[in-house]
Amino acid sequence: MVLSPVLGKLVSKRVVLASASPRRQEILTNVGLRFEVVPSWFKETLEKSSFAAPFEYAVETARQKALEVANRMHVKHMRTPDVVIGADTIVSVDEQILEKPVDKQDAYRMLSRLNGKEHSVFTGVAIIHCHSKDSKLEMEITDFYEETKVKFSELSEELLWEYIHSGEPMDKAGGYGIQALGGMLVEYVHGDFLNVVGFPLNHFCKKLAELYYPPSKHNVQHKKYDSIPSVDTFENLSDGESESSNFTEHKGASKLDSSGKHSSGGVYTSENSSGVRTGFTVPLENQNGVSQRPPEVPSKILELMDGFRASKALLVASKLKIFDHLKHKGPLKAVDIANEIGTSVCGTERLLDACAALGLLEKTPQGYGNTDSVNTFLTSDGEYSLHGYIIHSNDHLWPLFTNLESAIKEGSRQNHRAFGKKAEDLFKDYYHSQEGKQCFMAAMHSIARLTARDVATAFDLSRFKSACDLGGCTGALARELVQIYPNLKVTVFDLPEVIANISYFQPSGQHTAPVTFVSGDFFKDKLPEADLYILSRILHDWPDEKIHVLLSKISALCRPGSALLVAETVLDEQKTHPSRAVLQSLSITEGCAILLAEMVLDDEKKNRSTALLQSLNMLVQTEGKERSGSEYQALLEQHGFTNVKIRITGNLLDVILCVKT
Ligand SMILES: Cc1cn([C@@H]2O[C@H](COP(=O)(O)OP(=O)(O)OP(=O)(O)O)[C@@H](O)[C@H]2O)c(=O)[nH]c1=O
Repeated sequence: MVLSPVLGKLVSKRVVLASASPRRQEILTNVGLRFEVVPSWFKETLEKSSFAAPFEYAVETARQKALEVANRMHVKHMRTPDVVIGADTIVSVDEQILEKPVDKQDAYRMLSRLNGKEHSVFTGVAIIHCHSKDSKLEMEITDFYEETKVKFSELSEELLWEYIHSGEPMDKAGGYGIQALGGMLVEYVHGDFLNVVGFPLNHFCKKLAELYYPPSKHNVQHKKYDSIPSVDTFENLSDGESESSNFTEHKGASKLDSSGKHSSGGVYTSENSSGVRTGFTVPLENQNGVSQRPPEVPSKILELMDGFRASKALLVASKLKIFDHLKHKGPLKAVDIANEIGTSVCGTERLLDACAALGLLEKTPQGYGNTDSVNTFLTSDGEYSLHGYIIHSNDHLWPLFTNLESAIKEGSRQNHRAFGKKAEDLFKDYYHSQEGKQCFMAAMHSIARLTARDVATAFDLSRFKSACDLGGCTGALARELVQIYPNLKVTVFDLPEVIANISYFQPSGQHTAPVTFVSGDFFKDKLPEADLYILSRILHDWPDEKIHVLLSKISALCRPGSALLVAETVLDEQKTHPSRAVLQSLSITEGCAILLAEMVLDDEKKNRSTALLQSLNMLVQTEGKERSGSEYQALLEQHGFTNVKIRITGNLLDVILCVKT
């Protein structure tokens, strides 16, 4: 039997596996199928009692999983997939359906029910062929299920608990994994082993054979293929125009429009492993002819609703230094990563799979590996690493944002709720511990490294001889300035506790003009003299009253012709958009947002996301806010700064230059 031809039919198609199950991905990868993984958001909450038999539940769930992904991908204007595959595995014992256990007690209940008995494992599979016609999605759905009987030995309580504590049961139907430790519990298996693991590969290939090589006239009486037909030449695998075996002519496939409605009636058929067709009727319309289907899944809302999960997965993977390990030792299997970082295998595998689904990692049979973007931005040692900002987001911004509701009600920052202590001064809070200080400095350094070039080149600054970067932290912008303007002497002015910790952030072995660091508090202490003052991401930290104090100090020191350069996210006048194309922040972290925007979000989302979320970010932790161009202009003009020019960089920070007259 030649196996590859049926799968070869999928070679030129965009195939999507609508499943987060690593086992399904592995089974299909192992046979050389190329596909994308887009886990389904369909919640497995169908009413079990409404199904006459357990397999019907599995088939319908598989179908809904695949439909959700097909619709979502179409709605999001991603290229509509050609084929979407969904699957659902359940365990059935005494007519009861067991899915994945919710906790250890649940796993114990499940395994106790299976103990010493035979049970059935059903996997329902749905294969949806999609076509986009006049921007409407048309679908043809084929489904089937496979049953495998499994018998457990008589197992002691002790053994069951030992198995449960291994962590293996938690993400598996029935609470066991036959392919790993769970195999030790099993006395016999009757049927397809891979069906138990999560995907009935043999039946799947037969189904493809039926679809792509429908029976010819002379053997039409044999409805089913008992084996996968062989194809002699490679050319036969292509989907040429002339192909006569188009699956759409196959009567087993039911036709649906984008709402998942069967266009040719509501009778839903399914074929079991012994070829018996079973069926039930899906009510498609009520008596008035009105569709009873709920409205289409609002994918944008769902994406925003769940957006925090993606953020948190990224933050935790960074915090655990998974990307660092993969950069130096990858590709690695989940178990090796778990051993390296001292985490559970089952938890680590889930996190890695989530990261793979989010486009952060590549998953191959050799294991997980970083994408190029991750190597550049998420490993801690990269030149343009965002790692510092991500750790700051995880440890500091996340707890603050969980108190957003109180921040909105009270109109003030939430440090007391998030960290159990009253906020004094923004930076005193960050700097109260050595760890907090370094984390915050690393965060600021990350963003400054990424934005320094844009800020330094937004205007021609070559006429200035000396510059003072107030609150310039690690000197990342200052170093960029001295590189671009070799005649410019730059002084970084920041709090003593910052200056004491800058050595870690200084580049080694680079021969650039030196930057001078001076310590002091820009509200209280004398400022160094300069003909260009710089405030990069400073004004947004403070309310107007404090800004007036600072600007009047700077203004008093400026001679006519001296200038002030302000780098901030400038909002448009209606405060409905950031004034630039790249989004500042989708949820809690602007650093993560760049990556998420690149990797996960579509263009539409990028354009609609607003920097106003950054203003919420300021609300939960500071007394400041993001401002529009005219708001900055008004503040600056009150202190004698005129000729205010605003340059929208198209990157995270915009730049304002004004001159003291
Ligand atoms: C009995 C058994 C099950 N499983 C796994 O159990 C999950 C079932 O859950 P599902 O809902 O069908 O899939 P999922 O993992 O939630 O993914 P999704 O398709 O996204 O819903 C799948 O993973 C299967 O491999 C094993 O790995 N080994 C076994 O012996």
